[in-house]
Amino acid sequence: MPHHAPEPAFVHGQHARIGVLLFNLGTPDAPTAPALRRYLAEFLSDPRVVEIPRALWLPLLYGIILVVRPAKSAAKYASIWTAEGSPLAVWTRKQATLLRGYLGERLQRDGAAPPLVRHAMRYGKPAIASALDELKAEGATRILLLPLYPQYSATTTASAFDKVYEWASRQRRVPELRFVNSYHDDPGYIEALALSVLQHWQTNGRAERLVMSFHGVPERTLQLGDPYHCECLKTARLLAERLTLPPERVKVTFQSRFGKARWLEPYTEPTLVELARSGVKSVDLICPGFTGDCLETLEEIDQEARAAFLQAGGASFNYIPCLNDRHEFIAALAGVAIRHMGGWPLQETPTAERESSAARARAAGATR
Ligand SMILES: C=CC1=C(C)c2cc3[nH]c(cc4nc(cc5[nH]c(cc1n2)c(C)c5CCC(=O)O)C(CCC(=O)O)=C4C)c(C)c3C=C
Ligand SMILES: [Fe+2]
Ligand SMILES: [Fe+2]
Repeated sequence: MPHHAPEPAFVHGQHARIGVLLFNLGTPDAPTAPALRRYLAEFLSDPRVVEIPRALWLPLLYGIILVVRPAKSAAKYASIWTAEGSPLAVWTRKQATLLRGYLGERLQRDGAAPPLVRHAMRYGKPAIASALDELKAEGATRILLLPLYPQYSATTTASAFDKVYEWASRQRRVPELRFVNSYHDDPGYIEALALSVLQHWQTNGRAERLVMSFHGVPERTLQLGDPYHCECLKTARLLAERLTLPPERVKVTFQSRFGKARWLEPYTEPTLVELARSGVKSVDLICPGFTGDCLETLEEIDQEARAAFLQAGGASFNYIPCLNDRHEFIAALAGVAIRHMGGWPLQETPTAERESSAARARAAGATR
């Protein structure tokens, strides 16, 4: 029996490296009904996302939702699809590439090796497990899990962490793992949002209201202790303060309601309709909880919600894009990552090399 385990990582002579896994929700491979069916089946059968007893939910999911919804959703995706694929996939890839550059530069300034940066999706590809396999194979002995969700929710952040624990439970030699839960009040993130609004105002002028729309979750999750609602409100408050906007100029809303249960309120589209009916002619709308533009911003907000506001008597609807590849946002992500790496040796000599150089030193009669 070989006395060395066959796991590929921690190769002698290879430097121990820090890995960063940037993760997001995931998106279908194509704007087609079969691709949507695969994506929605994985997404909506996650017990973190739909907290209804399996015996009740799965028949509904497979009997109705996965029969009706894929074609409808595919048509919506088709309206936002790009030559490079789904916008969410395009932005996530780009964010990972940029973060690799920013972190490499920051760590190299300290004489450290650049970290290995990869991205993964909770649903679909690249899967979290395969990205972790790759990081480990490349020599990552410490891995930081960094969400593209600034606000923590069990439905998103914790669900992705579940996948990480599952992967770890199959490893003999588990890398040191650290998890970023949220950065909803990070000054760099808030500043990045503020600059995107200020820049928008500079070119387009200010609307009568700034609507901040966050993705919704069932209201029940708030009662169960999910901090998501509080974190959204804090992000909104900090952003309004940074913009010196009085409370009456700001509206915080929740979008993307799914199913019949009560979700966090107020709902985005009905609020826009109410604003228009009450005489508000212009709104700026930002989605601070989405770090990359996707179906929920480009279609649900910039198409559907826009139409609803204009239909109800609004005259001007200005959607402010997500942070996407903005410099200030990637710099903020790098800052969050580096803070969470605190205490991790940035450059480590592999054990084998350390021991043999000690042996050489002993052989040469060196006294320390
Ligand atoms: C069914 C319950 C859902 C919960 C709870 C939920 C929470 C949640 N989602 C995001 C971010 C995104 N969601 C996106 C799409 C999307 N979300 C749901 C359902 C729930 N989300 C569905 C069924 C879909 C798919 C589209 C559709 O068929 O309507 C996306 C966009 C993905 C894309 O490909 O562009 C994002 C991003 C958050 C942040 C969140 C809780 C905090
Ligand atoms: Fe969602
Ligand atoms: Fe939606």
